[in-house]
Amino acid sequence: MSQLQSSNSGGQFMDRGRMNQNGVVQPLLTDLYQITMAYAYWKSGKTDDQSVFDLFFRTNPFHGEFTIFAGLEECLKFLDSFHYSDSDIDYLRQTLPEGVENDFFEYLASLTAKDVTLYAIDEGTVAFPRVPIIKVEGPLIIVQLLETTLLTLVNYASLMATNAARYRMVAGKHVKLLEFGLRRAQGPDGGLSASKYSYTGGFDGTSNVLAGKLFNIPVKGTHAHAYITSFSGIGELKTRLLRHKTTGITGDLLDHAVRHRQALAHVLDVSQEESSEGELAAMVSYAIAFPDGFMALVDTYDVKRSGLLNFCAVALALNDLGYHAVGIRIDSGDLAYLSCLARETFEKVAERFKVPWFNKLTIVASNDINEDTILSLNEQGHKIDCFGIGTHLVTCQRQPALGCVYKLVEINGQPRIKLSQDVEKVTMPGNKNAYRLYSADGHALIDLLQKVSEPPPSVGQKVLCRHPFQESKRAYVIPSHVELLYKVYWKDGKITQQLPTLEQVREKVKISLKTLRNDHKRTLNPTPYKVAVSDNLYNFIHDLWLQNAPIGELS
Ligand SMILES: Nc1ncnc2c1ncn2[C@@H]1O[C@H](COP(=O)(O)OP(=O)(O)OP(=O)(O)O)[C@@H](O)[C@H]1O
Ligand SMILES: O=P(O)(O)OC[C@H]1O[C@H](OP(=O)(O)OP(=O)(O)O)[C@H](O)[C@@H]1O
Ligand SMILES: O=C(O)c1cccnc1
Ligand SMILES: [Mg+2]
Repeated sequence: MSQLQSSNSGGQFMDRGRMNQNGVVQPLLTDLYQITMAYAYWKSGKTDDQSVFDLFFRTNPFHGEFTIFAGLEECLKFLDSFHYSDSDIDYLRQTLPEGVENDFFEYLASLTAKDVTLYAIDEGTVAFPRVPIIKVEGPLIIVQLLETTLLTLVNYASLMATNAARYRMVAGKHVKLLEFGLRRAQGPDGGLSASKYSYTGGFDGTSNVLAGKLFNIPVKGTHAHAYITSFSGIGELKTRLLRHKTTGITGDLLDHAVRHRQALAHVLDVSQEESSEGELAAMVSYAIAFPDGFMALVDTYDVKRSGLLNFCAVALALNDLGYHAVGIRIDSGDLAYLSCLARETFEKVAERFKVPWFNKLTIVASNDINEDTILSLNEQGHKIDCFGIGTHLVTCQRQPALGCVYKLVEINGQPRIKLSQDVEKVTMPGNKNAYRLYSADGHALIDLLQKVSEPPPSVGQKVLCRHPFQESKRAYVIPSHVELLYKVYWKDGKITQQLPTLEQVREKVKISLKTLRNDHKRTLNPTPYKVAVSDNLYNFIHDLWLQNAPIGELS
C-alpha cells in the first residue's frame, strides 16, 4: 500500500511531488479483458460514449449487517497517476493479439483519467448492500478500464476495516487492540494494507514497522519465545548491571531478581526449583535492554510456575533501581484463567511488596484470537488489557473477500440493467443519488436511492420508501435529517475534496458506527438495515426489467 504520511493531499489540494503511490498500483494492475474490451470499444467507435458505473457490494461480510467503506484515497491516487508508461505500451504491443492497430496503442499512451468524474461516500462511513459506494462517470473506455483496479483497492480495504471495527466492538473501547498479522498476511502488500485498514477500523497499533513508517500508525510489540529460549541459564548473562534511574548508581539487576524470586516463591506458593533459570536470565537481559519498557512473554515454560514468578522477580528488581515494568504477554493456554491468575498475582505482589503500581501492569494476550474468542473470554471474565491479533484479523478468515462489483448502469443517458435469475443480482439501472434518512434521535433509518433527476427528500416531509424488488414492502419515512451520501471526489483531472488523514478516517468510522442502532451491529442475528428506492426509481427499474426480459414461450 501506498505511501507515506497519510496525506492531506489531493489535486488542487495535493502536492504531486508528495503523492507517492504504491508502485504496484498502476494501469496494468488489471484483468486482460479490460484492455481487450478497450480495443473493441475503440474499434467500434464507442470510446467516448458517456457511461456511468456503480461500485457496490451485495451482502455484508462476516454475517453482519454493515460494512465500513475504505480504500477511497488509494482510488483517487490511482486516478491521479493513471498513465501507461512506454514500457507498459511495449508490453501490451507484445501481449495483445496480432492485428491490434498501432493507433490504438498511441491512443492508450495518451490516455488519462481527466475526463472522469468520481463520486463517493466518505471513506470510513458505514455502507450497505446495493448502495453504490463509488459512482464513476465519463467516457466508456476509460471508465471501463478502471474497474478491476478500483475493485481491488476497495474490496480488501473495506473488508479489513470492517473486520477491525467488529473486533473493536466486541472488545469494547477500553481494551487495546494490536495488529500482529504481517507474518500471516496475504503477502507483503496484503500485510501493509491489513495494518493500515485495521488501524482505520479501530485498532490501536501494529507490529508492522513499515506500516508505522508509511502511514504514521503507532508501532508496538513485545518479544518472541525465541528470546526466552535463547538463554539456558544465568551463567550466559554477559551483563547484569543497570544504573539506577534517578541516582545513576549501578546495581546488579540479577542479584536483586534472585533475591526477590526467593521471597516471591513463598508468597506465590510456587517452587523456585520448578521455574526456568534460562527464562530468568532472558528476562533480566531484556530488562537491562529496556528498563523503562519491560514487557515479558510468560508462557514459554509454565505461566504459573515459571513465567509469572520470573517476571515479578525482575519487575521488583527493576523497581529497586527506580524503574516500573510495563507488563506481560500470554500466548497459549486458557487466556481467561491465566489472565485472572496473572492479575491476582500482581495484586498480591502489589500488597506484599508495597508496590501499588503492580496493580496497573498490562496483560497482553495473543494466540489465534478471533471475534468469537473475545466474546467467549468476555463471558467467562478475564483481566486482559490488550489483545495482539494476527491470523484471523488479517486473513479475514471468517470471510476472505468482500464481493464489491462494478456495473454499467447508464450509457449516453440510457439506463442499462443486468438481469439475473437471482433477483438480488439484478442491477439498479440509471444514474442515481443515495440519501441516508435519519430519525429524530440521530439514528440512521434507511438509505434511499433515487434517480438523479428527482428532488431530494426533505426534512419533515413524508417519503415513500420501497423495497427495490418486493412490491408489497414499502414504508413512509419522515426524516429528521437527510444526508446526500455522495461528494464529487475527482473531476477535471483533480481531486476535488480535502482528503482526511488516516486519523480522521478512523474517527469517521467511530462516528458513523454510532449512528447505527445496536440491533444492526450485534454479532448474533443482527437486524438488516433497510435500503430502499423511491417510487419513481421502483417503477423505472421494473418497466426496464419488463422491457429487457425476454418473454418465454411454453409449448
Ligand atoms: N478461555 C478461553 N476461552 C475460549 N478460547 C480460548 C480461551 N483461552 C484460549 N482460547 C483460544 O483457544 C485456542 C487454544 O489454542 P491451542 O489449542 O493451540 O492451545 P495452545 O494453548 O496454543 O496450546 P499450546 O500450549 O500447545 O501452544 C486459541 O485459539 C485461543 O485463542
Ligand atoms: O496467533 P495470531 O493471532 O496469528 O497472532 C500472532 C502470533 O504470532 C506470534 O507467534 P507465532 O504464531 O508465529 O508462533 P507461536 O504461536 O508458536 O508463538 C505470536 O506469538 C502470536 O501467537
Ligand atoms: O510484538 C509481538 O508480541 C508480536 C509481534 C508479531 C507477532 N506476534 C507477536
Ligand atoms: Mg501462534
